Amino acid sequence: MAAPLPARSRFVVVGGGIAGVTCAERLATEFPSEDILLVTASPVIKAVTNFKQVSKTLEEFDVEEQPSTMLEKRYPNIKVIESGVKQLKSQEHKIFTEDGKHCIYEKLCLCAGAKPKLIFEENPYVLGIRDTDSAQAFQNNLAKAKRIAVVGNGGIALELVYEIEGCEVLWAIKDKAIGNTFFDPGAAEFLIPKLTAEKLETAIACKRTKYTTEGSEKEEGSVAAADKLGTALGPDWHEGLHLKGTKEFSHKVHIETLCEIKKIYLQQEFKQLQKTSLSFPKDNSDNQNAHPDEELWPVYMELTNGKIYGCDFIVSATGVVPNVKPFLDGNNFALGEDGGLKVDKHMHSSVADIYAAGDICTASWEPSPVWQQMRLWTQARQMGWYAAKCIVADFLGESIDMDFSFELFAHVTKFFNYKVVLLGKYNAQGLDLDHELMLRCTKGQEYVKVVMQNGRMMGAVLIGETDLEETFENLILNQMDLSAYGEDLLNPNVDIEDYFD
Ligand SMILES: Cc1cc2nc3c(=O)[nH]c(=O)nc-3n(C[C@H](O)[C@H](O)[C@H](O)COP(=O)(O)OP(=O)(O)OC[C@H]3O[C@@H](n4cnc5c(N)ncnc54)[C@H](O)[C@@H]3O)c2cc1C
Ligand SMILES: NC(=O)C1=CN([C@@H]2O[C@H](COP(=O)(O)OP(=O)(O)OC[C@H]3O[C@@H](n4cnc5c(N)ncnc54)[C@H](O)[C@@H]3O)[C@@H](O)[C@H]2O)C=CC1
Repeated sequence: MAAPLPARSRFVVVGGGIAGVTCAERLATEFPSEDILLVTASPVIKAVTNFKQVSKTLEEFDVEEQPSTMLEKRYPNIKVIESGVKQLKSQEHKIFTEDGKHCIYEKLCLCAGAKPKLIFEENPYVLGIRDTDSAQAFQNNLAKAKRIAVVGNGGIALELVYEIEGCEVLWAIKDKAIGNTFFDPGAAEFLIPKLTAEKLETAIACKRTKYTTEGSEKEEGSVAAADKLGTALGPDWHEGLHLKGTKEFSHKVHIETLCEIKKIYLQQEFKQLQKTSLSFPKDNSDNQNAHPDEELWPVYMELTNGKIYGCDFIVSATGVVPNVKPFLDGNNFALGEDGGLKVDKHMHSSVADIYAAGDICTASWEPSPVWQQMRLWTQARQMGWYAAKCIVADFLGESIDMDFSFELFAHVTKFFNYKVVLLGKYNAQGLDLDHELMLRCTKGQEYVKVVMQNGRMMGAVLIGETDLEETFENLILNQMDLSAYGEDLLNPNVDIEDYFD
């Protein structure tokens, strides 16, 4: 039987994703004689395992989806309540759960994550991917599909278009080049051949979570999953899934650039319109290949470039919105432009005794010149950890310095089966126009880009096994004047590590 909500708990954390669990674990370690209450809407929690600090700021870890009892076993002073918080009365220091019960807190950390920001949210043929249930719904629908559309140009879209097999994929992006949240057009150009190549190579062994979604049932009648509040998926989420459509080919991706979806029609509506939809183009460069489509589809998308395509369903991979709604009513939270709870350099929100960490928050301190917030797994862990540290310091009346992990933006991931490392202002974000780019590229092997300003390295994109991440991390962190090295900085015949390590 589920444990009842205690009437009061000194430390309460809301959310069982990486941010919330890391925060609760840290609090439990710091205050072994206190009960730490973790209230989460999801039946499983996300635990970080095998954490490894690869360099000063780059980190690697596995993520396991576990029943909450495992967390309680590891930390006997953590009590997990499986329930959504539906209201917060900050003046009374009370949270209310779905069953109307409440708990009084002294310090509260909100880590309720984010939700997919779907286009045409109400349309039953538009789905998003966030958690295990939505990934399952996607897999089930894909198994019956001949053609789907993917909208959006960030992390999820990049992963999907590469992984999906046996199904035509129409990829509609607002930008000129693929992967705008991570790459510049040069890097996109380097990656494109991988989209058309057969997937012969075996995946790089990557020690991260594999998500399996066996056993869950999909609802009839719509392609979208039920609106539940699961934890966000993360690295390699697709590896436990079978992302295959009904056809026998490997990749078939057509990219429509510089456009958005203007309108979506269901089959009946489309028939009445008497407009023409296009067949799947044979290649990306030749628009003359686009013939009228003879086939009837469940749903049609009309793009802002005037083209109409039919498909089985549409994936909206168009970013996330912080999940703040249950906490706003009657509470005077300052919100960031992206809708997150603004937090200061101590992860404290604008409301007394309330902290926030992970996807739900908007970092509103003056950041280091080479750090920016992105809603990522690593930042959720770092913020959860640091928020707990700040809560402890606040409780004990101690002062605290900003955590080192916020000195430099560092993200390691994998796209199109290449290792990808992003450092600092990797896309020259927010830099004045006087910055310069240096490039080194070997087709099919590696792509190295550094962003320089006044002779200093400000950021880097490293695709492939470049082995440069630690050296470049140091160069960005110590802001050494590199003017004297000129282009030699990227000369593969110069052993750069010897100079700088
Ligand atoms: C498909 C996909 C792939 C991704 N891949 C990567 C990747 O490769 N690398 C990377 O760094 N990041 C990746 N991310 C992003 C990463 O997963 C998130 O940034 C990170 O998991 C956010 O963690 P969080 O703890 O802030 O939020 P979440 O994981 O969303 O957790 C929020 C928690 O709050 C609970 N909750 C919500 N509302 C309430 C409520 N009212 N009351 C109680 N509990 C509530 C939820 O049940 C959940 O447990 C990916 C995301 C997706 C969707
Ligand atoms: N390997 C990794 O690091 C991965 C990270 N993630 C993270 O998970 C979260 C969710 O991923 P995504 O949904 O891909 O978000 P994202 O923020 O990475 O990308 C959103 C994309 O949608 C586009 N977009 C926004 N509104 C649009 C509209 N109306 N029409 C067309 N395009 C629109 C944006 O230009 C952007 O390309 C993000 O925080 C992302 O960073 C996801 C997958 C992999």
